[in-house]
Amino acid sequence: MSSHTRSIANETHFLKALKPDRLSIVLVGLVVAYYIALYFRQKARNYAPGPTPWPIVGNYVPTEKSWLFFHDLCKKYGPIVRLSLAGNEMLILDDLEDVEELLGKRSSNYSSRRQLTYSGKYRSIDKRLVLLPYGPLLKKQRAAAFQMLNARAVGGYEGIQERGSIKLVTDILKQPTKAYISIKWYTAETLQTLVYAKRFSEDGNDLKTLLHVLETFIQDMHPARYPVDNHPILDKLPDALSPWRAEAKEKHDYEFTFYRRLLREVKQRMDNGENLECFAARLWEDVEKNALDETSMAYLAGSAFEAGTDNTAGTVLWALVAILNYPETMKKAQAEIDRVLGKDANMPPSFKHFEDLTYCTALVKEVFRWSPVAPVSAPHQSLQDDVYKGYFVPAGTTVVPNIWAIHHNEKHYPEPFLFNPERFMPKNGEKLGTESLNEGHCGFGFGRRVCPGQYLASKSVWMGIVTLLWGFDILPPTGANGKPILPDPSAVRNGLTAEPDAFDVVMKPRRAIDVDALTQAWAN
Ligand code: HEM
Repeated sequence: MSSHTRSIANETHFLKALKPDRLSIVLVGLVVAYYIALYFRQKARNYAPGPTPWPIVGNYVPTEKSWLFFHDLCKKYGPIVRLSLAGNEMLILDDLEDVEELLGKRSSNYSSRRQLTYSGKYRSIDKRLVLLPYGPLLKKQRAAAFQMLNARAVGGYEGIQERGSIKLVTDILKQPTKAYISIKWYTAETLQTLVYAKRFSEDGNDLKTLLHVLETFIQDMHPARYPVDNHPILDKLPDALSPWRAEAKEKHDYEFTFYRRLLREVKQRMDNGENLECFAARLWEDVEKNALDETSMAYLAGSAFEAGTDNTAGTVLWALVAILNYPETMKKAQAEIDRVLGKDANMPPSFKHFEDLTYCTALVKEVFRWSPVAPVSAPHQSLQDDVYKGYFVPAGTTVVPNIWAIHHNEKHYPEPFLFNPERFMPKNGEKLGTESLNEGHCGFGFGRRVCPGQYLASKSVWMGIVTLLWGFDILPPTGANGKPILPDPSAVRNGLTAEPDAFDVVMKPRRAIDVDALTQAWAN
């Protein structure tokens, strides 16, 4: 017998000798040894404090209102908390100073994203800007987005935003019970005009498709939603045992078909001789300079469309929730609007009134602070090992800046749960420019991943809210007991972003509005 045959015989003998119970003991022993080794390795490194992870699965993280869960942990362990999701390191930051240091000053290390198998690899085939890791494709996509969305370029879109807000008023006048969909229409159509140079058709089919994409995407990108995102080994299982894979691919087919159609329509119109001023046209013109393939272009244009619609509409909806709970702020803003435009103004405010509507601007900024629509931003990921305040932060750590907690920190915002626009009123009566909308809060994220659409977004939010205040008294419905039914500011839709839960609102016209004249203005 050769030595090789002998060793196989020995192994077989050894395995036979292991009865199932002995095998279990060996396996358990290995797991215990692994965790003891892990424990000592981690002891040797000084990790940030946090709850002890469970074997294999690690710490629990809820998919609902995770910002409140994270903040509670920080109250217990301190402003920097370490969690482990099945071996994936997570650092929760509760304080602005730490976020500014890591995601701002050290942004060369903290600007990547965790690679999600479900929503990144299969659903977005690694092309969706918000999920891209730090690298060449991200830089190309951000550079192309910057061309369209930088503060100067955005100055040229004011007419589109103003026309959109006129339509918002007329839509609500025609269908006062459908304010929710009118607001979504307003933000999405502004984006669609900028990105694809087209408005929605009457049936709103493209809006419905977009909202359907968004509804599932904001849930899918939560890092705790799919087990495969924390146990990548599950991706090795065959399709028969991984029904989630087919589901993710189906979502990809649905959204990609939609985004590619919109992109190709623009190309078709350009080929037909139309001179189009929009982001997609710019992408086609600069196709060589940008070096982006058609799939990347479709996802990039689609990203601007989707990211802009949901967060912008969500913020306008939060303004309604705030106003319903704090009606005195509505009265003050309306008094300012009437003073600046005149009581009988028959057209809504435009950006030329911006500097004089200081209280309205303070109110909009307070909405961004009071209820950030992206309460945990989009988590960043580190590329290399780092040490911060003596804590070891290994490469690949997911860093979660808790924007909600920062915005509710008494140190920076006294009585933080109060909706109080006065906190943003300039002390010496100075006039504010539109860029001030993005200052004094961190609703648009941080460092090299800061929201590229922030200048456009804040102006759309301002325009939407100020127009609604000009046209309507925003009132709560009355319950059977004669008391007003107020929306609960803590009730949110499930997902990584936070839109208010459905609520009822009465939009009562506060002036005689000539719908025909407004419709005419919108159509031009
Ligand atoms: C009120 C509206 C909006 C809010 C509150 C908001 C907020 C945010 C936040 C917090 C992030 C993550 C930043 C980070 O990782 O540090 C983000 C990313 C992003 N936003 Fe916005 N956003 C808004 C509107 C828009 C608009 C209008 C557009 C496009 C036209 C847009 C495009 C994007 C894109 C493409 C990303 C991903 C950037 C990246 O991963 O590098 N957003 N936004």
